[in-house]
Amino acid sequence: MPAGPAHSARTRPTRLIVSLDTKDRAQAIAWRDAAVNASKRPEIMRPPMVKLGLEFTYAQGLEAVSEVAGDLPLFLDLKLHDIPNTVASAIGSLARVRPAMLTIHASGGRAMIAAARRAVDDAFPEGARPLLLAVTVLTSLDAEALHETGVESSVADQVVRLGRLAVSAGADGLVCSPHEIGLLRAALGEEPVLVVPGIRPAGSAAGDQKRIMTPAQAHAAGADYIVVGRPITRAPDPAAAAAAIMAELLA
Ligand SMILES: O=c1ccn([C@@H]2O[C@H](COP(=O)(O)O)[C@@H](O)[C@H]2O)c(=O)[nH]1
Repeated sequence: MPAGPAHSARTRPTRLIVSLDTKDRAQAIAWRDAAVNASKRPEIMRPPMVKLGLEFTYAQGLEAVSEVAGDLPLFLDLKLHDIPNTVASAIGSLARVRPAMLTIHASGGRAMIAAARRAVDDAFPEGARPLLLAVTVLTSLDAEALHETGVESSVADQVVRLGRLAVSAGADGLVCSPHEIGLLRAALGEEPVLVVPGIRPAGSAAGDQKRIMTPAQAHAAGADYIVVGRPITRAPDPAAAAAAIMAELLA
């Protein structure tokens, strides 16, 4: 899955995860198929992953999550954040969906992250264990919004603090903005998988995202995966938008 230790930031492969944020099953399938079709173009030939999160799962349930993911690797982005026992039990309930990745919030603390890791190890058969990813600081937060929550450090310091905590407690990887990739690599090395939302192709609207970069910039910074939703799903031609982003990752 992630790049091996020999990759520098520039040569590390970066895969696209398409975020299917909708309440509608048919719409999610249509966007999934658009991304799959884009990935079959001869210059790309690299299948995407799909991400399903709170909006789709609350609207349609876990069976629909499995149906939409089909044979594609699934990033189940439910950002669990609760007491350790509850998070661990919830992970047990997610095993039947067979995700390739799932998320918790690093700010849930060491005991919660460690409980999540034990639950992942226990609930999934050998060889089918998903990567446990910890969300550091949401990409929709800037310094001012972070400080309003009572955190006095800079966004960068808080991302690195939570990243260290999460990895030392058992997370396989982190969700961060592209701006923190270099800092996290310097602090934690090449091993943690870095999954990076806050991606906006040149000229596309930032919307509620605050810490953004283009796909090519995130790739050059060393992202293992980029997560892209609206720039694909709200594009007039989602397949063309997905193909253009995949092409940026090949450079
Ligand atoms: O810090 C985070 C963590 C998760 N996300 C999720 O990624 C996608 C991004 O969608 P866009 O439409 O490309 O903004 C979305 O599902 C978020 O829940 C994030 O953006 N930032």
